[in-house]
Amino acid sequence: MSLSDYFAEFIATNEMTVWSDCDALPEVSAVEYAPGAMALVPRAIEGSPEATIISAGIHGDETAPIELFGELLAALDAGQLRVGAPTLLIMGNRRAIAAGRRYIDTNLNRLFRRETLLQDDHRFECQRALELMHAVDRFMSDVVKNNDAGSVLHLDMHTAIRDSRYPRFAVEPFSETPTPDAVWQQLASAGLQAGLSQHQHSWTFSHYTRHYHGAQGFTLELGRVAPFGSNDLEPLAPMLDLLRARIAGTHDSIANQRPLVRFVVTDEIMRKSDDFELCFADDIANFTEFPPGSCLARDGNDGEWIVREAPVHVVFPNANVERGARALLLARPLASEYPGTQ
Ligand SMILES: O=C(O)CCC(=O)N[C@@H](CCC(=O)O)C(=O)O
Ligand SMILES: [Zn+2]
Repeated sequence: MSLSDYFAEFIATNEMTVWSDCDALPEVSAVEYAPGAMALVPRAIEGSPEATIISAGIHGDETAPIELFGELLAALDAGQLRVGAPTLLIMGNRRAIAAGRRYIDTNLNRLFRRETLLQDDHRFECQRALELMHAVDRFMSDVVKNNDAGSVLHLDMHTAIRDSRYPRFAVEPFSETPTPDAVWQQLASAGLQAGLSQHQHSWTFSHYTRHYHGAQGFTLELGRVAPFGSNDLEPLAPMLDLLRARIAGTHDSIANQRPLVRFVVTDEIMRKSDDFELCFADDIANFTEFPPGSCLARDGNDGEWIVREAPVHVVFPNANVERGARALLLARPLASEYPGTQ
């Protein structure tokens, strides 16, 4: 069975496949850790190549990452891309992808918290989060033998609901340990234009790999949500190059030529009540700046949110989130960007 057929079958059925071997990849041991979570490990590893976790489709309507993922599978199946480093390929929310929706029962990308996620919560995404956490745990325990956990890169690929002043940007989950410059440089070389650092735990998938495993987890926003077949993959060519290089274990050779602008989250506004609205037009771009005195949101519980002393940039505004969920992030430019990126 080819990898492309495997993931197509997973989306269609959600079955655990009896996966003996992949004809197209004789030099690779392919192990299915969960439905739609396939680890590829070269049978003969030279040195300690850095491992990578590549995930797409955590939100089912974010199709460009799923198309990029498909390009990787096709290249692997055709023998045009060789696996030179341990790689975990994950397709996220099968039912939401099939339905063309962000999620079925609840937002999968808020559930990756060991301490609170319950085995007997039968909402679709809760069960899927458990499977994905288990798959990552197994991959980390298998590959960490040969890798320093801090060198494992997790790229969780998404697209944003709205336009952005920086169409491609990375969200760095909160962590006590700063991301090494070399990792930011890899992201910059992949065409990422901005980096947004979270100020607190957010329990997303990329936060899971960072918080519980010490990996370099990132959520990547790769343009804007569009239906399958309507994505312009051209601006994502450098991203595809990075993914290919990580799988091949050759990413060191990527030269950084592009700038990456850094922001830090300073606050988040939650939707506390049903009576919640944003004070600005629905179609503003991510990273739009609001001066002091601007109204950002009105909530039946919390009242009005007004910008205080310094301007803020708003990211991911969405008045239609579930009650108790994040409705927007407020960010400020980071004073010191890493050297050589501006
Ligand atoms: O455009 C939007 O409003 C949402 C796009 C998206 O799915 N973003 C991720 C970001 C995760 C993070 O904060 O690391 C999400 O909301 O899950
Ligand atoms: Zn998303």
